[in-house]
Amino acid sequence: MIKIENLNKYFGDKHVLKDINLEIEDGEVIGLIGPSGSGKSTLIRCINYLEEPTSGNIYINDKNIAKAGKEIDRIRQQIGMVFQHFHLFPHKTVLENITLAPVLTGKLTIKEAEEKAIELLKTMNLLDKKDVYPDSLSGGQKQRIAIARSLAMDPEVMLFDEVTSALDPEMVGEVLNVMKDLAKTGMTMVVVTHEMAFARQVAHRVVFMADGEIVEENKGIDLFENPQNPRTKEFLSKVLEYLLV
Ligand SMILES: Nc1ncnc2c1ncn2[C@@H]1O[C@H](COP(=O)(O)OP(=O)(O)OP(=O)(O)O)[C@@H](O)[C@H]1O
Repeated sequence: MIKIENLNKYFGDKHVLKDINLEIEDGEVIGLIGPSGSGKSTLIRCINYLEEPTSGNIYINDKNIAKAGKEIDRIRQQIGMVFQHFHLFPHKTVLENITLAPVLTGKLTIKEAEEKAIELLKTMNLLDKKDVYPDSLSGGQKQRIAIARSLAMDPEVMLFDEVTSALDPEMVGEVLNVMKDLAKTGMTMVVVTHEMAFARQVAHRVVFMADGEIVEENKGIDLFENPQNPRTKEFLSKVLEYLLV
């Protein structure tokens, strides 16, 4: 379980996250939506301590990540993260990209890591790419490899930061399908997304942020069909207008 308590984040004198409180149950899929600059990425980057909160607490399975001291690396290993721009290692093959972290951290032997990577590549339908370098892959394939690479660490939580935003439209579906399948396995997921259909259909709960605050949260279908806050209504009406153009 993830518990975020009175989280504030400043960049200089800019107050980017304002007293955020959020609890995420095991196996829950959260869709995090909101206008550009509302603080979505900063919030998920705080969850794995890529950004240090200015104040507040974040508990991962009752461990306060801010006070974890030497344990921080171990806690962070439980949290996988996938970014908009893949961040694959260009000079490593697909297989090496996936096996690197579990081997370097001593979690798996090389043999175990390769077996795991091959299993993951099979589920992603990318086994035939295991010996190629990332440059020869499409964006959708790169992003699926990036997801496989995170999963190789057996995370308890997966954070997705606009992972389809840099993809050509025809590749979005293949990545979202991998995420849908992952959600079905019971993985706890926090998904920052502009894909409203994904948030609505796959997320158990959708959280709408604006201006550094959580404005409203609800089951996807309820939030999209019956938003309560004027800011949510305005955002959704703009998104809908854009989709209908
Ligand atoms: N490292 C940083 N230094 C200074 N300001 C930052 C930094 N990272 C983010 N910000 C600012 O914090 C605010 C929130 O940014 P964030 O990326 O979290 O928003 P977002 O909702 O994820 O936006 P988008 O949908 O465009 O990615 C923005 O005003 C942004 O400019």
